[in-house]
Amino acid sequence: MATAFGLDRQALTIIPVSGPLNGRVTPPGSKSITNRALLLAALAKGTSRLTGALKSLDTKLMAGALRAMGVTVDEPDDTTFIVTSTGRLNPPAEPLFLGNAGTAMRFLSAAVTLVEGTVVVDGDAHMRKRPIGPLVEALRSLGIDASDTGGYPPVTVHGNGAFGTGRVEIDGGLSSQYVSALLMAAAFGNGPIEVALTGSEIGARGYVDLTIAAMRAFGGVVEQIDAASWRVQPTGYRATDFVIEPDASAATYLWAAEVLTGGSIDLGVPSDAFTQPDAKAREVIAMFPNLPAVIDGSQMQDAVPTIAVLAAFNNTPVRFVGIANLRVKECDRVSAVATELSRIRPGLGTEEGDDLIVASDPSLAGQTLPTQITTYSDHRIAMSFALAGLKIGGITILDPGCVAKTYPTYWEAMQGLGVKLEA
Ligand SMILES: O=C(O)C1=C[C@@H](OP(=O)(O)O)[C@@H](O)[C@H](O)C1
Ligand SMILES: C=C(OP(=O)(O)O)C(=O)O
Repeated sequence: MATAFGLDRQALTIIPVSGPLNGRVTPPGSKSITNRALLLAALAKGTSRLTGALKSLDTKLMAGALRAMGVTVDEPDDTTFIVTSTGRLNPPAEPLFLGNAGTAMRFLSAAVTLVEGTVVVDGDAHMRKRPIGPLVEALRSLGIDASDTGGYPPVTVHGNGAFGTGRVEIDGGLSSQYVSALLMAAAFGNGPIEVALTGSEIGARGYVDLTIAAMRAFGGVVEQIDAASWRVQPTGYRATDFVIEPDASAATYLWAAEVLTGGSIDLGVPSDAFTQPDAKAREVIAMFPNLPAVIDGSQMQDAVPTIAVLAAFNNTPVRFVGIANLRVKECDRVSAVATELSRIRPGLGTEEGDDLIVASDPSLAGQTLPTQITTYSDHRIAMSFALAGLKIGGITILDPGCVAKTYPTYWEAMQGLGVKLEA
């Protein structure tokens, strides 16, 4: 993994910019797509070349877990993984450690049921507070011997190489990743498997669409039966070469930096080329400084911290709704964003139930308000609050290295646009 400016520092102060930010920055590859492609390639017999991939903590953890199960993952350069597999996963010698990588934790909890033997899937202290009970319950309903720890990791699976058959129900209200995890593993059923949603809704449906697109690229056969269920045929996967698009969630910081400073940043990719849910944030961000009074964040969840920090400089206040599951991301993001905004200026961010209300104040721009931003080991809190520092003097980001989860070169990208950072 590339080590980037600031990763080993305890704090970085952002020096406000005096003019528009202009330049070219291509965001790194999509975390969501990279971790899907790594897993699907590992489940396919043969060699798959994944280009445009993200190399970050989350993808390193996924690749490491696959290597621990006997898959060869080569890294010829900074954006390529070459995955060679027998198509089977072997029992790892030790528990799989997945840090706070939600995609890796959830996708692998389902995929390791294909291992003949016992696998423990675990994460760090943050991950051990992120629920996984609904996924484990769904696995058990397929006859798989799986257990969690009071609804949280670690997860222990005693697999026999099969994934069952028939219908599996899943409540994806807390995380769409449970649905994606089941869909990807379902290609190894003893027969077709129907994955059906219970509960009212899943978070961002676009992530399930990403999963289905990736499965199809690796030869999976999946059809949508109706709005709440899919049927997966027991085809397994075929090794393939696969191109990964840039990360739309990473792009949101660049889009926001652009409108906040009146600049023009060339991402090297047209915004309509993104297939990830957070690309929807582009249209919303473009409305700045007249963001809507109510923004439904349910279909662009990882972009909410970005838009919320932008909203502080909006002409009118903004209420974010549909964001209850932001409370079970890397940290409780509803609370973290409200707390850190109000650290900049009391009352700037408040919680109302699961909604987040940002009291706008365009006059914040140009002020000096020395504030140390706590980042809760959450890359998105660090990256979004850095945006406030482009306009307000004295914004210091604590633990700036947490960006390594998905965007290790974030601080360098900012510097490349002319932003000055002080250690
Ligand atoms: O499937 C994915 O790649 C993701 C789904 C979302 O999480 P949830 O499904 O837990 O809401 C998103 O927040 C996460 O960053 C990536
Ligand atoms: C929620 C996130 O990640 P994950 O769930 O994959 O840990 C994120 O990247 O904002």
